[in-house]
Amino acid sequence: MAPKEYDALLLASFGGPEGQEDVIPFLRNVTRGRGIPDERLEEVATHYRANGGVSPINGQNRALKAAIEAELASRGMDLPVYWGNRNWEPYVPDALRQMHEDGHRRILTVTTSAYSCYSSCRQYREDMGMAMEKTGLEGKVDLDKTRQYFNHPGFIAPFREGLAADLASLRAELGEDARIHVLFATHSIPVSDAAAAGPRGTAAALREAAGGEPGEVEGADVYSAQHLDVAREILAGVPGGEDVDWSLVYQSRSGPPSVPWLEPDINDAMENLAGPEAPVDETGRAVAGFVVVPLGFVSDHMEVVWDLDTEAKDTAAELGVGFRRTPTPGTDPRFVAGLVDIVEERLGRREGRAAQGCFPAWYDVCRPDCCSKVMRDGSVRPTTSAVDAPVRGLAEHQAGSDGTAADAAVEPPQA
Ligand SMILES: CC1=C(CCC(=O)O)c2cc3nc(cc4[nH]c(cc5[nH]c(cc1n2)c(C)c5CCC(=O)O)c(CCC(=O)O)c4C)C(CCC(=O)O)=C3C
Ligand SMILES: [Fe+2]
Repeated sequence: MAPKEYDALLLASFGGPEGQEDVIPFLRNVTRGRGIPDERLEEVATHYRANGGVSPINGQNRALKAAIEAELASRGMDLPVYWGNRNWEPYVPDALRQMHEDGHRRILTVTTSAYSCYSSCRQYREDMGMAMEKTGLEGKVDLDKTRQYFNHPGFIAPFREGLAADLASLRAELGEDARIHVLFATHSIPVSDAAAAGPRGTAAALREAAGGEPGEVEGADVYSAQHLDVAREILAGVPGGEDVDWSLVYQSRSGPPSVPWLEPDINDAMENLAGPEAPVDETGRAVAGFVVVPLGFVSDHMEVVWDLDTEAKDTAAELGVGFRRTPTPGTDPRFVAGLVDIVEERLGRREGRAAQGCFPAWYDVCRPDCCSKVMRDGSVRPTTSAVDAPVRGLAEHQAGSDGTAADAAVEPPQA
């Protein structure tokens, strides 16, 4: 995409409750119109209740915002950072209104979500599109979004370091010859969301290459293929990583049981790998410990501290095996610098677009039908930051275009 003189950044995230009285209203916001059973909401509420009704995610986003501000300042970049969430205060429309009031017109959004799927790509663009409509700022500000950064070296490096450290510490505990299995954990999503992840056409190509259907064969969809590739990239940077047993597993499933989601669930996988029925390897060793790498997540929020540090850890204890959970990128300086590098790319101040693994740097502007989803009531929500986004920004407005694909200046991802 042609460089633009962005004048402010919007850090967009999921949001979370700040006290007991926020928990249920927050969960209603998250699940509005999505058929999550009440029992599941009650269960998830207990995770927040146990933590005083407070999600760790808001504190982590305040810290990330401060770290991005510091990195921008250290590079002499004068770009104020605002913060807006999908599901809790401060909400995206309020942040957008404030940015406009403060005189900003060309806004670049950075999200706390690394991969391609409805929840982590399009839903953020919907938040932005709906905020443009709600605030009446369509045609008055540009609201663009940075590329998905799953394969950026700044995202991968902290996982490599964490895995190397946890492998070493688990080996020290269990012995050098102990059999350790690495579980790369990400959020499960409906199989239909996985099948629609990424731009139109990419999924079909991956399905063909993988020789199967999404949900049946790993890598037959953009979401799992991106995760598998990042897992390999993490391992490639870890001493002895090429000899380690590993698998990609899924967590935090919700939705009605009748709807298929990506599997295996992390706890089932642990049971299968280290339970009484589990096969021993060629030297007769059973799995003695797990290192869990939460490669699907940016910070140690509730999905990490509950589903991994509480539930998966309990599963390991029941199985009588060792357990480590590596840190997420959080405010790791390499991650923060990587995000600011991506911002500099969009300002046209950087040569090249860093990416590692088999995928090129992802699209600055989403391609047609990217991470598409038809709502349960049959509606399709407005989005920004895509060639086929119906919500027009300042640039399209000034150019007198109708904001359709033919008018948008887009380039394919470049390696
Ligand atoms: C792919 C993905 C990410 C990773 C990418 C990213 O980070 O964006 C993610 C992150 C998060 N998910 C979070 C929390 C929740 N997700 C839910 C529900 C869902 N997530 C989904 C997907 C994802 N979710 C889906 C397909 C659903 C069901 C349908 C729906 O409702 O969209 C529900 C409802 C109850 C339940 O769990 O069933 C909650 C409470 C929090 C906040 C944690 C905190 O507070 O610290 C975070 C960061
Ligand atoms: Fe979620």
